[in-house]
Amino acid sequence: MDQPRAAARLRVLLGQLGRRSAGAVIAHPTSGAVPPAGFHPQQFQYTRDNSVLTLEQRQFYEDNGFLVIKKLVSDADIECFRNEFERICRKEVEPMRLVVMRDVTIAKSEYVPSEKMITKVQDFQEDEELFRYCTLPEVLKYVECFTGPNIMAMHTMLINKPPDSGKKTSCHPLHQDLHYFPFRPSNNIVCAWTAMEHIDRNNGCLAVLPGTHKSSLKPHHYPQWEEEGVNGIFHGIEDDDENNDQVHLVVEKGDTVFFHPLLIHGSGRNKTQGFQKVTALVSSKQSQPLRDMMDPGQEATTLASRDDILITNAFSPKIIDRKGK
Ligand SMILES: CCCCCCCC(=O)SCCNC(=O)CCNC(=O)[C@H](O)C(C)(C)COP(=O)(O)OP(=O)(O)OC[C@H]1O[C@@H](n2cnc3c(N)ncnc32)[C@H](O)[C@@H]1OP(=O)(O)O
Ligand SMILES: O=C(O)CCC(=O)C(=O)O
Repeated sequence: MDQPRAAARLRVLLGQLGRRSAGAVIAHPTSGAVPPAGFHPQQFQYTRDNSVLTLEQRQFYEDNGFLVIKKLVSDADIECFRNEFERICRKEVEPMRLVVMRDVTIAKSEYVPSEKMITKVQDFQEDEELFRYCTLPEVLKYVECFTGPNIMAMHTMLINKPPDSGKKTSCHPLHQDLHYFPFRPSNNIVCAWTAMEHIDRNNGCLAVLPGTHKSSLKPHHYPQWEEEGVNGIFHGIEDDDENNDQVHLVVEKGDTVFFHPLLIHGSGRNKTQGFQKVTALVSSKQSQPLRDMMDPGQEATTLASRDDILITNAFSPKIIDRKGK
């Protein structure tokens, strides 16, 4: 159909639909010469077509499996999340479904209500304040670059990495997050990891192996320092040779790392006396019913069936409603 005829037809249709200003409609070709703003003509596998990422950013994620966006989350929001975490530690609030993890070195000691007793809280979907992180438009805008629209929060965590006990217990061995996830497809999943303070090798920054998101899911097991003490289900990949290519991500407060669930990554020991904090969201494109997202071989798998210790958390996905945010 030529353009004037198409425009006329569209005017009629809009008129029939009761729209007032159909007269201003101009027909644009739907294929051919004029690409939309932000359209990148290459074949991309790990990122979606939208106008948020630059071509360089897209290419970087495609090649490396991660992308750092500087200063994405405001200091004010981070302060709110920090305060809420401290309230949880003091047991002033006890959100439903929250999984509280203590470092293995203090797991059996008496609980004293302070941030020193809690290494991580997981599945904070029912905590209104912490879950606000998962609804921040500035975060979701980037999440959608990897998942596409209609997002679900599959897993959430606030990490409070304690000073190392001297036994590497604060380390998180190199692993692929997909090892823990009973849902697929992997290219619809992304983790957003936001530094709540300056993080470098001194307090145990993220270490990544660029490009490993293109590999398959590897066997995981407890790392060799297990005898000295490792946290329950902190599994690592078996192939230690790959450690040589580690890149350490030094980040500032608010910087956010987006990474693919097959990217091999981990974090080092915290050699400071402070408790290093991070908040993170694993999200996936929505698919209903949820079982459609399950890998056939993994259908019944949750973290609980993966280990000898009793892990109480299962995945309780929550749809992220972007309206009005
Ligand atoms: C957003 C990014 C997503 C990325 C996901 C993939 C990366 C990961 O998160 S990997 C790690 C994932 N796993 C976890 O985080 C869970 C680890 N820990 C926990 O969930 C809890 O601490 C859990 C379930 C073990 C204990 O909870 P709970 O049952 O309430 O505690 P509690 O009753 O005090 O302890 C039960 C037993 O576990 C032991 N235990 C507690 N904490 C630990 C620990 N950190 N390590 C080993 N054992 C532990 C206790 O000593 C106790 O043992 P026993 O029965 O012999 O006395
Ligand atoms: O921030 C960290 O300590 C590492 C977190 C991590 O690797 C994970 O949760 O998958």
